[in-house]
Amino acid sequence: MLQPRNILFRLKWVGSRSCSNYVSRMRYLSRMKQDDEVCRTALQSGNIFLYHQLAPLLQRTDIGTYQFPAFPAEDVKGILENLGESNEMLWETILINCTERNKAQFSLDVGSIEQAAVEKLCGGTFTDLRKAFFLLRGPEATLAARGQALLRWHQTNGFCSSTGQPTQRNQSGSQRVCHSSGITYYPKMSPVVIALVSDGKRCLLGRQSTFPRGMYSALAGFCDMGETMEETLCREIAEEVGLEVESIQYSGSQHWPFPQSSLMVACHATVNADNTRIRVDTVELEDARWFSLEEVQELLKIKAPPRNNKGEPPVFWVPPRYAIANRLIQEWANQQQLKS
Ligand SMILES: NC(=O)C1=CN([C@@H]2O[C@H](COP(=O)(O)OP(=O)(O)OC[C@H]3O[C@@H](n4cnc5c(N)ncnc54)[C@H](O)[C@@H]3O)[C@@H](O)[C@H]2O)C=CC1
Ligand SMILES: [Mg+2]
Repeated sequence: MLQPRNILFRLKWVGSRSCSNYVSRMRYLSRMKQDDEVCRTALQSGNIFLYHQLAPLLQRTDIGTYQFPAFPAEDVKGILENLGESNEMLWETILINCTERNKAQFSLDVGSIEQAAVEKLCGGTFTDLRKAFFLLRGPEATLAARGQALLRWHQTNGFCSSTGQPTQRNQSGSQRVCHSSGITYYPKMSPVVIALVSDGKRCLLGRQSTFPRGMYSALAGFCDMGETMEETLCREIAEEVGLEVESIQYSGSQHWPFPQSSLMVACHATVNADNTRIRVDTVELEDARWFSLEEVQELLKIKAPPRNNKGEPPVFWVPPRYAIANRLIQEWANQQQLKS
């Protein structure tokens, strides 16, 4: 296989942060992960995000927007007491982050309690995460996804795959241990590479048959064991559309909670302009095609899934802003515009 000739990594975003506070915050988080007692103390004055069977609780604000409310641990205690539940449930919280002011943030799934009763007490609605992603602002959506991913991991890793014995979590939820085999399990993510392929003038978008009607996206694929990110990218493009990648440019990454946790590594990839004939692997993709800058600009104007009436040809659209695919497509359009 042809190796990419030009692999350019650019770290574009490292976040805006006050350095000293950032360091102390990360060290505090690390202590909470390592020391159960530190975590228990932090929980007493921490904030808790609520989920019901992995759906985060959202509140509608006075101006019609949505927020992902954090409840002080004391309030959650009150809610549990009010509903006749034991306070012990508080210890099931999972540490997800801490605020700029070093307040620990946790997620808790109250799926064993009647949903409507919690919603009434909390003044919110448990909302499917995919829908929540449309309703929340960026940082809140990221937090909701992170909390859900950790809760899901704990719900599905209760047993050791070697001995079949139950595993025990630490207080923060950063790991589970099988005391019978001594194996420690850590929350798992699958690395995925997502690439927007260009021939210099057009970009290539594809769709899987399971995508919502009319949606086209950048091509993505899971890393095979032992592969580098670049190898995955070249292999996936070859497999899915029969093209050979010549150069790769790193763009950014994103934790993606659907259907299980993935770390999406996003790149721009270029193929030779003289060899652009697409040969779609129809097992993986339903369709793939080249789009011009003008077409892409039209796709980017569509902000929400369009009404695609049955019988009528579908309106094409691309993943929404929260998906890293959208960012790749936006970046490509901006670069092309600068060129023209
Ligand atoms: N955030 C974003 O902008 C986007 C995210 N994605 C995500 O990227 C991921 C990968 O894209 P696909 O084209 O579906 O991958 P893919 O091209 O590797 O095909 C999926 C198939 O790979 C196999 N596979 C190998 N390792 C796997 C693993 N660790 N987990 C699950 N399946 C594995 C399975 O047979 C599965 O059906 C999907 O989860 C999708 O949700 C895809 C497009 C946009
Ligand atoms: Mg794929």
